Amino acid sequence: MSYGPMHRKEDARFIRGRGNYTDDVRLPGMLHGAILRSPHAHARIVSVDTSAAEAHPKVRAVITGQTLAGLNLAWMPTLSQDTQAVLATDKVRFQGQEVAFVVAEDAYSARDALELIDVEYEPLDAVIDARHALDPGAPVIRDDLEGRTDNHIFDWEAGDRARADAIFERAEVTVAQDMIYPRVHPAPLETCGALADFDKVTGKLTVWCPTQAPHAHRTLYAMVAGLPEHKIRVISPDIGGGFGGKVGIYPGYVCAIVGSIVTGKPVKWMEDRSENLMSTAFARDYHMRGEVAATRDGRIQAIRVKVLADHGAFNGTAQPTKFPAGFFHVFSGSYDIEAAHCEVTGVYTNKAPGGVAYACSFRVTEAVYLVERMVDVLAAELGADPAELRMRNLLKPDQFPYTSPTGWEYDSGDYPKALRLAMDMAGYDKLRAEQADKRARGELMGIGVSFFTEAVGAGPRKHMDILGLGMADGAELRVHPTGKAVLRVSCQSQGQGHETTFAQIVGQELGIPADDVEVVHGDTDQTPFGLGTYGSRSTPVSGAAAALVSRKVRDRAKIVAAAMLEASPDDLEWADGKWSVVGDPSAGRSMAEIALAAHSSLELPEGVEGHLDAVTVYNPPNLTYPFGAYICVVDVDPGTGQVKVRRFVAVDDCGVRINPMIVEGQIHGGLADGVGMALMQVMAFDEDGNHLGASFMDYLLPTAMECPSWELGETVTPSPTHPIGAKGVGESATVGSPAAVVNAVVDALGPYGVRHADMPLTPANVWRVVNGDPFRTDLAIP
Ligand code: PCD
Ligand SMILES: [Cu+]
Repeated sequence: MSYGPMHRKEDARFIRGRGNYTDDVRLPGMLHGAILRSPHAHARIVSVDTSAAEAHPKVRAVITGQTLAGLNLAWMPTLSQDTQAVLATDKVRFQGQEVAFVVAEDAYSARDALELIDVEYEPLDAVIDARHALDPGAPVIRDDLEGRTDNHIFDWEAGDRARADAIFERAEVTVAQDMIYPRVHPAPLETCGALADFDKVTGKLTVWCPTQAPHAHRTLYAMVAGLPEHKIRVISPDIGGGFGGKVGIYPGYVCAIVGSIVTGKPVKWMEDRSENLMSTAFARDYHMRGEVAATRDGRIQAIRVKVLADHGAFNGTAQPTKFPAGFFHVFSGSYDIEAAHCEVTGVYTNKAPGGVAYACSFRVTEAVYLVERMVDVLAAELGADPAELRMRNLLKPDQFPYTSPTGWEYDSGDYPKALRLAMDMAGYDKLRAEQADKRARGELMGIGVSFFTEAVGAGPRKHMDILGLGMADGAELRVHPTGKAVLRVSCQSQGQGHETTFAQIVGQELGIPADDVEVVHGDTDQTPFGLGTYGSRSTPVSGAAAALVSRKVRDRAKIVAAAMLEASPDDLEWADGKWSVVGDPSAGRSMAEIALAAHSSLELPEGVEGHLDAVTVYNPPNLTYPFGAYICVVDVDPGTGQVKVRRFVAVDDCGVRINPMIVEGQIHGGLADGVGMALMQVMAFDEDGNHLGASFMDYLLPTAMECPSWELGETVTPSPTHPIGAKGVGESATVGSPAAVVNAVVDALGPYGVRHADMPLTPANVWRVVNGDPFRTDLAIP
């Protein structure tokens, strides 16, 4: 009843410029903060002289690492159980690192005063290329950690090495390929920032910031700063895009809080674009080597992977605690493979920390890219068609639930159906014929296929947590006497449209219009605890909580309806949005009627409270496993190296779609992101660690110009564990599309003997290949 393509409720304010973002919040007497950042990638701090800045007539406070050290706040814990400097005390470890914080009467004076701070640095050699981080004699970045003599962070493995090795030893065919998933940045339109207001009288701290996880932030502030949790309120107002970059706590947030405590005034800090690109969380930066073993007739038997993970100067990757490489486990892809093994080694380098799940649900993007490139490398080796090779190896519907070689249980799917549909929509055979014609004329056309399975909706408490916090989500539902409802949830959308889809879930369950349901989120004082929005977990976890809390309300309504109908609850059935006596639907009672009766003088049975409100906490039994089949068609100009994405067919299966229009919007956005990563986005550094992508002139984002008109298809395999059968979808397209684009470009370059090319496939890079120069794989260092 309430599912379907409904316009987004939130758009009424967004398209009229009435959104309320962190920077829109203004408090009386508010002061402004600015951060002094390191010009060096690696340097010892000899001295910091703040006297001239303090003398600036509009400056109210200057905070340094030393000030914070006195409060025991110079270092903070990261999401990966490492520590990160809030303001540097001993050394700076990446260009753009936070060194000092100025609080002034206005934002301009704060910026001006930064120039008055005199920092003496003693530059040190920097480690920029992760492949040299473990060289003997490499500068030790984290000498703050006791006993550290190298830049090694962790080794992690998954799968069965012995089984995989045994298959490789006797395999008819093996292929191997090195590849880089370059460092990229979520680059949301709204940058990060915070407004902190510490009330000395009540002892209450209120922090406005665009966080994807308001409750987790509050708990962490309480744990780290020792403030009582009930005296902290985190408000996450409208967010202008998050994409994983707004999950963690940034030094600037802590500085704003300290600034407010020190000055006794509200302090706002908003970063600019360059600060956002240089210092907030990056994503990917995986150097991977994949190997596949197969039979001569194209049966994939085993896959092995080695990864060198560049984590930057502090290990701040965001993912469930037990998984240093996130959910990289899914690197065996969507195929029926006998054995799989991977090893991941994490290292420190002199780059910004992060490692966020930028539209990727915890390293799933890297895993999917790897396996989908490897299948194409194998196809090239065997002379097989990449779509047919995939079809041959995809898991079959009767294999679900399927336990992968790394021990994950894929919940459901009909993979061949999705790939068949994509091939039909694309006109696959015709495209191949067209390509052959064009090749004969010397024109470069490429067709790229990719198939992905994602693991989203973190997660079952027994398997995962973040810093000890279980990943279950609460929901509260109130029904007013007139039958209008208010749903309170812990997640917070950054543009995904929860105010609409979550209202649709409740509307569907209660038989009331979605417009009669208000969704409250993003304010810890107003919502139940839960871990937030990322890893496409809102629908799988909070969405499930919303459905279940609605069912609780419906069950309470049943008892009231029974009293109204003078029947036994056992004789009632729920049909057409009403409770009615079995066999007599005409006398049914709607939720609005029941709600009014619940608050009236109607005599209720013993023990029934006079309202319908309910609360719940949902602990997901498993993740959800959306999947999809993508086909990309490109034309490459051999004269300029320019890649034109001519067509893109995307068949997605995210189970039951609550709002197909929002789902399609999510897919459009993700596809654009994928084209961007494949063709233009990269965070590059020079050998001294200077950041080469600190503005949108250098860090390129895709626009409508680079995107074709997307052709979307769908199949629906409901999740067997989710109460409404929905699976997450927010990140699917970003996960699945880069491989399709790269596969298409490599396919186009087939006549040049190219088997692999690293992202981003910029005109310059493609031109080099066409002109016989070796393709450069070390793009992190131009
Ligand atoms: N089946 C289904 C599913 C889903 N849906 C819808 O859709 C959406 C989404 O969802 P999901 O999948 O659940 O997701 P979420 O959780 O909500 O979200 C998250 C995601 O989301 C995406 N998308 C987006 N959009 C926008 N606009 N913005 C942003 O920022 C963003 N981000 C991105 C990301 S990156 Mo991470 O954070 O990296 O981890 S993660 C992520 C929402 O509204 C929902 O409800 C429906 O309807 N149906
Ligand atoms: Cu939300």
